[in-house]
Parts: sequence; structure tokens; C-alpha cells
Amino acid sequence: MESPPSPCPPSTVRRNPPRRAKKAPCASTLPASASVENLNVFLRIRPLQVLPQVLARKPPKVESRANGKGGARKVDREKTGECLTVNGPSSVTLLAPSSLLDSKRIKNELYDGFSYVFPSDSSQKEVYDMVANPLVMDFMRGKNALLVALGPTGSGKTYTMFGCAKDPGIVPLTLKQVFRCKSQDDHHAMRSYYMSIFEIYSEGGKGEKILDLSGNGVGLTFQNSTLIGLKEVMVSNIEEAENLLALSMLKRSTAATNANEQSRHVIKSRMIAPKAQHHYGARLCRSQCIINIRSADNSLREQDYSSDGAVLTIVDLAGAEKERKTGNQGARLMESSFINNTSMVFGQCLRRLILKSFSYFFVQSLLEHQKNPKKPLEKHFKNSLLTRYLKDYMEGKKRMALILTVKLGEDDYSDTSFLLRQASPYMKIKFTCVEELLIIPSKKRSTSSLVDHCKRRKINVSETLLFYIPVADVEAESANDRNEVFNTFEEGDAKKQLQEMVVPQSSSISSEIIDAPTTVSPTNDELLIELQRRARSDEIMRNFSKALWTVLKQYKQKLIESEKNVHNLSEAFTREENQVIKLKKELEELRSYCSCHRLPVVGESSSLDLGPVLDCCGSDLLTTSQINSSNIRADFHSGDSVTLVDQMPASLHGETLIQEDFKVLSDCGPSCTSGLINDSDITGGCSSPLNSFMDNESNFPPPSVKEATHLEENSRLSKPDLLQVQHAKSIDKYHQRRILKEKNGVISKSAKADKPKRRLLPASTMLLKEMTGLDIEAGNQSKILEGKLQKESKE
Ligand SMILES: Nc1ncnc2c1ncn2[C@@H]1O[C@H](COP(=O)(O)OP(=O)(O)OP(=O)(O)O)[C@@H](O)[C@H]1O
Repeated sequence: MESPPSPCPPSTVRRNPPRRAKKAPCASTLPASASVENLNVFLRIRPLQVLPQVLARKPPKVESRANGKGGARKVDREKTGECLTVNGPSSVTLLAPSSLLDSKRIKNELYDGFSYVFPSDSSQKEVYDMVANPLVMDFMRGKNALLVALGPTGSGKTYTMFGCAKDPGIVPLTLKQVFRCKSQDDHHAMRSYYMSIFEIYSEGGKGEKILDLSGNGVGLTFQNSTLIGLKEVMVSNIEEAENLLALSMLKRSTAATNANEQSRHVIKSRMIAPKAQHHYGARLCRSQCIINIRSADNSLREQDYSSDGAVLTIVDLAGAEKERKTGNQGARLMESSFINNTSMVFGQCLRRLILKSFSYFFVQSLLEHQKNPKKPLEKHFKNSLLTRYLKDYMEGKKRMALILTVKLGEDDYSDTSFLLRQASPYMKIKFTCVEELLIIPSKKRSTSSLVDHCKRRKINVSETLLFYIPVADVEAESANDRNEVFNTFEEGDAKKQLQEMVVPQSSSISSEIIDAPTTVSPTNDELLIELQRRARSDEIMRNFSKALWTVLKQYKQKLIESEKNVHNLSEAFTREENQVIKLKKELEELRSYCSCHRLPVVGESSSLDLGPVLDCCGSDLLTTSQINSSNIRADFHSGDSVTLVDQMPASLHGETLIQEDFKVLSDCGPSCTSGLINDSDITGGCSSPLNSFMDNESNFPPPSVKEATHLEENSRLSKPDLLQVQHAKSIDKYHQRRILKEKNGVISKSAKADKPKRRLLPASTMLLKEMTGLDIEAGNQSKILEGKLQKESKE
């Protein structure tokens, strides 16, 4: 039965949406197969003054508040100096101090939707029954559970969790309940229980440390989501468990700050025996204390114990405090910063859970992630050791409950207001993908058969679906929430996409389930477990694909870089090739200029002027007289000619010739291409290249008168004689030019050094012999012999 939302007076602001307060779950009412649950957030108000008579008085009757009216207690703030009034079992009003109210800056605030509000006169037993007992029952059924106490310093967290000797708190009462069940139920009697207690603290604010309280009090390290070295102590009965608890509490690091000086006075005034104070941690603790109770199946081998069984975790957080108020300095200030940081991170994780419970969280974050892959999915739990340890809870994979403790005094208004504002949205958190750990063997078997069946049916369930299956199955309230979720999406693609993702898949899965053979009739709970398992494997695959994606991206980057390199190299190669082509062209050009190197092809009626040929060989030792021009006349055509350079020995290829000279000599060439040399060739010299050379060479002296007459005489000579004359003239020109250049210092020493040597004579002769088939030397020798004979005959 649900109570109507509390009315909100005009002078009061409603801080959280008017939700129908849920009936506080208790052992008897909590359904075993509840699949979707809200996070239970309880509020406990510490009495304004903790007097011995408070402890001594009898606890009020629970029924009077449970009906929704008994808890309401209108308090006249002016009279009591209280800042909080209880309106009902699920709502409170925070009364602003009169100074702030008068300035109209602040209004009274109404906080609604708590699982239950424990007024200041609530007893420990009452708190246990409402808060912890349902979790203990779940634990005994094999479900994991977590209970966390949150609140400002001195608000009664430790008191609520541990209590005192006379009035034990949640932890000792839990242990009692566990061992009572063990003794009463045969099934539980088969199980063993292990306890581990440790604290996370900061020594002078220098990093977070973990201390094993249940073991030897040694420091622990946290690696890969496990505490290394944490000792689990097996407890067989309530006495053992209580002793271990008392010993551990003695080890717990404590220190008082200015802020809880008052509390210390309270302790003193309560006149609780020091032993009792220490017995259940009534000291003021500046560390996060974590108590684990684990159940294990006796039938399992020892090595399997650690992985088996449910765990009930109870956390007593160190109280957040305002540095301004405490006046902490130095190491104490650092320490309180660490505590505040842990509280803040814890709050961030819970706020993230709120989004997650609205189902579209994953879709939204995945869409965001797809848009901007560099943006990491936020993981606040990594920011503190406690939240890292409680990772599964912080990700909504396991159930938990919160108990907020607040102080009632007007001085505590800001602390109380801060906590209530921070915690009021936590009530929206829903557990939709809790990983169930069923320890009952029969259930295990049925689950595995269901898993096999589902495998056969190839039911494909995505994580998104996981959120909606229970939503579709459960009732109207959940359906409304789903609509809320859809409505939060803007009209357009995103909404369509989400609907497409959800609706067809859920319909397909339901049809699959309907089609399934009637021999297997899995319950919703079992189906949910299977879906959760699948969601987990989906998540693993998603993470794997993310990693793969990252690696592929890196490879792609490398590929692009190497492609660029290849491109650059190919460009360089093309440049080099062009360069080579250019150089080849230049070489060709040079060769083409060097037409005098062309060897005449011996034709049928070839007539050759050997002058240029001899010139090009640099054979200045050859004289016209040595050449029988009539014998070596050749008529060659440019097209048929074979280059002399190609056929010359390597030693003659431009190595022994001075380049400059080579050019000069080569310039004579084209004159030869015209076939037989005309008279004009002799008088006018060579054809254009030679002419141009002659014209350009201003330093070249014009022919003397003597030479002119000699030329005239020559013009009357026969053609073979003319050839001789032309040859002699070109050699003459060559010599003249050399002398001129030497004078002008154009020819360098090295060039002089490269001057053709005498030994070239046989080579050129050989070449000529080869090319023309004429034996110049033989001819010369025969000439000499002829001359000698003539001389002798004259004599
Ligand atoms: N409901 C209560 N009834 C009687 N005494 C209470 C109650 N709540 C708290 N106290 C007393 O108030 C004092 C401070 O409480 P407690 O040490 O539990 O605060 P705390 O929130 O744990 O502080 P811290 O965060 O600094 O550890 C203690 O002496 C405790 O006995």
C-alpha cells in the first residue's frame, strides 16, 4: 500500500519530484523474485541531545509510524532549536534558520520519497528491522548486498552501524541473524561464514591506505579489483564473530577533529564505559570501515571457497565535514579533504547510476561515444579506492541500500541541507541489471538448463533490451518510466532509433519465448538471469571490439603514413627519372653536335675527306701528306653514317680530347655531310656550324694576303688536291685556335694534361683501317718507299 505524496506548504520548496513513497521493504514483504527495485534510501535523525535517559528509554512502537502518520511530528523550531521535522514515514521538511528565512533568500525545503524516515527517537532494533534485515534475508538466499551509511561527521553513522554494548547496531544484529538462520535451517547449516574487516584511511592526506583489521593489522594493496593479502576469518558462531568484530574495532584508526569535539563531550556525558565504547566502535573514526560477511558452500573444495557464495558488505563511511567549521589545518586538513573526496566520488557514482536506471543511459552514452570516440565514458568509481572496491555496486550490477544520518540541531542546518540535497535524487536509482548469484543448487540446475535452451534457440539479447525486458514485464509504473525515457529524447532520429532498437527486439524475444516448448517454463527471474549473463557477454564483446577498433585505428594511421612515404619516394623517383632523361637528351644533343665523329660508311662510290676525322681524333701528328686522299675518299650521308664516337676505343671518348677542342673539331663535321666537298667549302670554309664558329670567333685572325693567293692557287687545283688543302687548312685552324687559347689561358693545365698523345696515332689509324678498309700506314710506307725509289732513280 502506498501513501499519497505529502502536501507541500506554500512557504516550502519541494526538492524532489512528488513520488509515491514506496512501502519500506521488510523481510516478510520483500518478494523473492523482485526484478526491478528502487534503491532504498533511509533517513535516520540523530537526537539533538544524546542523554543517558535517551539510551535508557524504551523504543516507541513501530506500528504508530508505519501507518504514515505516527512518524509525523510537527516541531516548533523556535522552541526546540531543531532544523528538521518529520512529515511522514517518507518525507521531512528542512527548516531554514530564521536569519536566512527572514532575508527571503532561503525557503524551507520538503524532501520526499525516502524508503523510511527514522525519527530521532528510533531504536537500533527498529532500524535494523527496516534497513538491514531485508538485505540479510537476501544474503541468506544467496544474493549480494551492500549497506552504506552516509552523513556528516558526528551524525551517528558509526552508532547506527555498530551501536554500543547495550544497544547493538546493524552489524552485531546482522551477525546474530545470520547465525540464528544457520542454527535453524538445515540448508544454511551446510554453509560456512567468513568475515573480513578492513579500513581505508589517509595518513595526513598522503594517499589512500588499506589496513586489514580482521587479520594482523597489515597494510593491503589493491590490484585488479581485489585486495591482496586480506585475511578472511572463518566464524562458526556468534561469539566468534562478535569477538572478531570487537578486536577489529580496536584496531580501527581514530582521531577527533574539532568538529566532533562536541560528540566527544557527549560520549563523556553519556558515561558509557570505555570498554563498551570501544567494543562496538563508539569512538569517532576518520576512516572508511568495510565489513564483509561471505557465505560458502561446505561441499565445495577449499580452493573454490573464495569464488563461491554471496557477500554482504557493510560500509561505515567517514563523515564529510566542512573545513571552515572544523578549523582543520595541515595533515588534519588533508585528511578531511580525503574523506570529503571519497564522499564526493561516491555521490558522483550514485548520480551516474540515476542516469543508468533511466535505461537510455547506455544508448545515449553509446551514441555520444560514436559521435566522439575520443570522449571516454566517464568512470567516476576509479577516483577513489572505496568506489573501486565497490565497483560492481557503483555500476549497478549489485543491489545496495543507503542509510543517511543527519543531525537535528539548527547549527547543523547547512550539513543536513547539503546531504539531503545531494541524496534526494538517489531514490530514483533502479536496479535493472543486477547480477544474481544463486547459491541454491536446484536453482543452479534449472538455470543451466535454461541457458542451454536459450543457446539452442539463439536468442539474441542486446544490453538495451535487457533494460526493457523487465520494464515490459513489470507493471504500469515501469511502463510510465519507459515513456518518460522516450519523451526525454528529442523528436527525430534518436527517438526513432531507440524505438526501433527496443520494440522489434522485445517483440521478437517475446515471440521466441512464447514459441518455446512448453516442457521448459522458466520463471521471469531465470529469464532475467540469462539475459543478464548475455548482457555481460555483450559487454565483454563490446569492450573487445573497442580495443580492436583502437588497434585498427592505429594500423590505419601507420598505413596512411607509409602510403605518404611511398608517394614521396615515387615522386622523387620520377624526378630522378626526368633528370636522367634530361641528361640523356643533353648527351644526345652533344653527340648530335659531334657529327664529325660520324664514320663514313664505305659505299660504292664513297669519297671521304679525312681531315675532320683525323681532327676529331686529335691526331695533330697526321699530316695531309700522310693521307692519300684519293684512297680514302668516301661519300657519306648523314643518315647512314655511324658515329665515330661509338666505335672509338673508350680511351678516346672525350677523355683524351679537350671538350672545347672537341666542339671546335665537331663543328667541322656538318660540312662533310654535303657529300663531295665543293670549292666553296674551301674558300668559304665549312657549312653553317663552322661558319658560325668562324664568325663568332672574333679573335680568329682573317686570312692573310699570302694565304688568299694561296687559296686562289688552290682553287685551280684538282679535287683531290683541294681536299688535301682543306684538310691542311682545318688542321691549321685547329692549331691556330689552340695557340690563341693557350695565349688567353683558356686551356687549363688539366686540359693540357689531357692533350691527345702520340699513342693515339695507332688507334686512330686502326680505326680508320677498320672503318674504311684502308691501310693508311701501309699506304704511307709504300709512299715512302716510292719516294725513296724515286730519289734513287734520280740519283
Ligand atoms: N541515534 C542515536 N542515539 C544515541 N546516540 C547517538 C545516536 N546517534 C549518534 N549518537 C552518538 O553520537 C555520537 C557521534 O556518533 P557517531 O560516532 O556514530 O557519528 P559518526 O557519524 O560516525 O561520526 P564520524 O563520521 O565522525 O565517524 C556518538 O557518541 C554516538 O553514540
